[in-house]
Amino acid sequence: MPATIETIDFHGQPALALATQAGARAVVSLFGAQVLSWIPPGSEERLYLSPAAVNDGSSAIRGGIPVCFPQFAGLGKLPKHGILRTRPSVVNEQRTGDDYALVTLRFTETDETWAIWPQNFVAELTVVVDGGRLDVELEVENTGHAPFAFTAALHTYLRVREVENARLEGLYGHNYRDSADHDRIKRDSGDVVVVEDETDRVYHDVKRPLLLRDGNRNLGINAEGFPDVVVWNPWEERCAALADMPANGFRHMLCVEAAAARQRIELDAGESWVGRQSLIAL
Ligand SMILES: O=P(O)(O)OC[C@H]1O[C@@H](O)[C@H](O)[C@@H](O)[C@@H]1O
Repeated sequence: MPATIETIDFHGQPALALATQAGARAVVSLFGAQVLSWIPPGSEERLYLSPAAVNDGSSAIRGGIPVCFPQFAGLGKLPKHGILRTRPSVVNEQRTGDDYALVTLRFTETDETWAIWPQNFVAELTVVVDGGRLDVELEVENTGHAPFAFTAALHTYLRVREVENARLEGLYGHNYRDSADHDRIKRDSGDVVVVEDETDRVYHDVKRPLLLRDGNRNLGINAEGFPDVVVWNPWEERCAALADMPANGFRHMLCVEAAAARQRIELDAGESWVGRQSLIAL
């Protein structure tokens, strides 16, 4: 059977279910253009979706890959993580081949987005499931007549068996802003990042691929166009304050986000920008 793309109901919200011949599966919600599930062929779920996530069509969904645009986190006056994660997208393209399934979801300005961020834009999220690989690409076009600037992220919640046992490699020697410690700028001097407490870091200018070791499962993480990597885990106390997370949820997730957070990306009228994150089951 060739790859398929079906429209499904996911907890009351429309979503697309992608499946390939090799056995890869993914679910992408139209709300927020948010990837909610990814299972590589013959493997297990690799994304964390909170069992307490709210799927009411207006609240941000806790887990999967939220799209942060045109503002990452609280780096400005817009709502936290911007305006897309709480808005519906439309399907722009669906394509399948023998070994891959591709969908593109699109947002453009509306009266609502204009009231918050008065810009004409097109933001498209393309998701490709191909073999043991998930590619998620964000393309932003300035369709207005004046320049605009933004920060952005693919806020990927990776599922881990036990976060304290997970090892993230590839960040050695990079500077990072430590939001869990008064935004101090630090330099990573360890071979691996181990999460044993609240962690909220923006690593700058990461050009190398990362490797997440989680027991006998490894995941390669590569980004293009996004210069920064955010590593986030709320840990026990902050997790308890999140109504849409179970008390022990922080133990089974690690956000490794492809981000453009330190410097804003500037687009003149008519210009486009593309950023991509790839997850590769190894
Ligand atoms: O709870 P939210 O709005 O989804 O944000 C989650 C986290 O997202 C991370 O990307 C930020 O670095 C954190 O500071 C933030 O707490």
